[in-house]
Amino acid sequence: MAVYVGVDVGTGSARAGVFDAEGRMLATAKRPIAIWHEPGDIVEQSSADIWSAVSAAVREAVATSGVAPDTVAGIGFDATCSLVVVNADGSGLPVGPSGDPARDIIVWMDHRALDQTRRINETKHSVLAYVGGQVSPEMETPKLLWLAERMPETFAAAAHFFDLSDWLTFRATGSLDRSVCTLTCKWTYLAHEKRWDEGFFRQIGLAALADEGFVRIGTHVVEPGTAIGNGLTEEAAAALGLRPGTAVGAALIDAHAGGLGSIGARDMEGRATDPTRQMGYIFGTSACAMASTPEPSFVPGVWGPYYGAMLPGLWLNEGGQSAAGAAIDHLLRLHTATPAATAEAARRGIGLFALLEEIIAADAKDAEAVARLAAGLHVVPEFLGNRAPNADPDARATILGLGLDSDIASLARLYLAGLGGLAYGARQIVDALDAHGARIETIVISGGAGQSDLVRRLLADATGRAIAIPEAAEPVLLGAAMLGAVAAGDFPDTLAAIGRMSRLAAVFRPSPGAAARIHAAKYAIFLDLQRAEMRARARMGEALEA
Ligand SMILES: Nc1ncnc2c1ncn2[C@@H]1O[C@H](COP(=O)(O)OP(=O)(O)O)[C@@H](O)[C@H]1O
Ligand SMILES: O=C(CO)[C@H](O)[C@H](O)COP(=O)(O)O
Repeated sequence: MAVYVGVDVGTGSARAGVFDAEGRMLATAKRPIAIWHEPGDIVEQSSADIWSAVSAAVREAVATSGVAPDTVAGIGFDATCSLVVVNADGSGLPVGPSGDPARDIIVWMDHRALDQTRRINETKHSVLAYVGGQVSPEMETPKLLWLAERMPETFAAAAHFFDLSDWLTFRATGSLDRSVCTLTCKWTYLAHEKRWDEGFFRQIGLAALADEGFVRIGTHVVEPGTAIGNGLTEEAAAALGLRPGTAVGAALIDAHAGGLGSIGARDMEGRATDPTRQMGYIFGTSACAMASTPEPSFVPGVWGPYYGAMLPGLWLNEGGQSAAGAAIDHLLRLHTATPAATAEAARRGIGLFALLEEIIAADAKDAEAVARLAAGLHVVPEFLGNRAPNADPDARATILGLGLDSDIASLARLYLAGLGGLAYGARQIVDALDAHGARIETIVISGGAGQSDLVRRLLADATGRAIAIPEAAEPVLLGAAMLGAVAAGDFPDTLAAIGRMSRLAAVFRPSPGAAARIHAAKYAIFLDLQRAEMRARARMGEALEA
């Protein structure tokens, strides 16, 4: 029996899963990863730390699965779209003020390059049409410009700049191949023309990269799942506990692996579903909304269109919310009842979210009651800006309707209102996609927070769309494992892997009647609050400049 390993490096942890050719997960394991936050919107990680977390997770998952390590036919990697900077020998270079070479990763959520982002966008270069009209500070191009301007020694000394998932395949195989997914979505590579745009790099201040023929950011660009190098090197195989030469698939960004592991899955009757009628919603630290179209769709403020970045032959638009699970975590930290609720949850041996969901379920027996429970409390949870469709990294969160309540029941209402705010943000993205030619019928949910039934039901009711649940408990890991299966030669491409390895398990339909009416009103208020926050910022900007 052939088995495959999928590795997913999220913001908070590295996970590994072992899957068979039907997509059944035989075992999984997880390790935390270190993260440093500093003033100035600086967020950094360490490639060495991530590799040791990945190695430990793979070894444990394979051991728990009971399969012989040499029956693993292929391994695939996905990761957050963070920037890794390394020397010729593969060791890290410092990327921030700490000067610590162990901190060699600028994390996707790091917003240090806001000024560089603004200047790049002011060029209005035609390349920007393929990233939603403007680059985001979460992409790699502004981060590279920040390094060139603010840490020229690191920029000059670097032998390679990688997206984290490409770094993982480099670490595993020694190959400098880059995935078309990472370069197209985060580095302004034009996949539909198979080229970098030299003029763009010269105009924005990164002529050095063009002068050297883009060798440090990638010249050999391959489709996700392409077998790269000669498979695992001896050293990487020893670290992961696998056979040297095990096939390694070109990688995907984590959200895209979630899309691969869930979009286009067979429905409950075993029929193939249409990937262009589905939007993947990968709800973890951030939330990523992935929509595929046969023709390019230019949606202002929504990243893309990216050719072949997730599914072969299809264009991808990627909307999202920069802080999703992170916004809920932060919202809960602001409430005075959280320490008591956390202690109560620990005493009962359950998680804080489970406790809050129990309180909500006890208070609200149906969709209308759930909608009423948070009717007076409105949250626009944009603590880290609006990624889409406003492409407004400076936006900040708004809460309307707070009273003096400080008990656990009011914490549960705040949690519910925060989840509602994320769902309305998702609705705004789907509406923007549909207004520009997408035909989304179903949202397929995955990611850590996507495993909660409350989240699933609320998302259906608040967006007014059907929410489909993949059968796989870990669709992101499954997507990564599919890359290994394709690299092993067991499927001709990722679409074929989807056809055999993934299925939907259930569909939540939106509740009609009063619940829909309450959510429609709350959505309108969400949009009002978003506009009010923008106006407030503009007004204060004028006052501060006067
Ligand atoms: N039931 C839930 N409701 C809201 N947020 C949740 C829930 N379960 C998990 N989360 C949030 O999801 C995030 C973790 O999701 P995960 O997919 O593991 O993240 P990542 O891949 O970014 O490391 C955390 O921010 C966590 O607080
Ligand atoms: O930008 C992204 C995908 O394009 C992701 O949001 C980013 O990589 C973080 O992912 P996660 O929420 O899983 O930690």
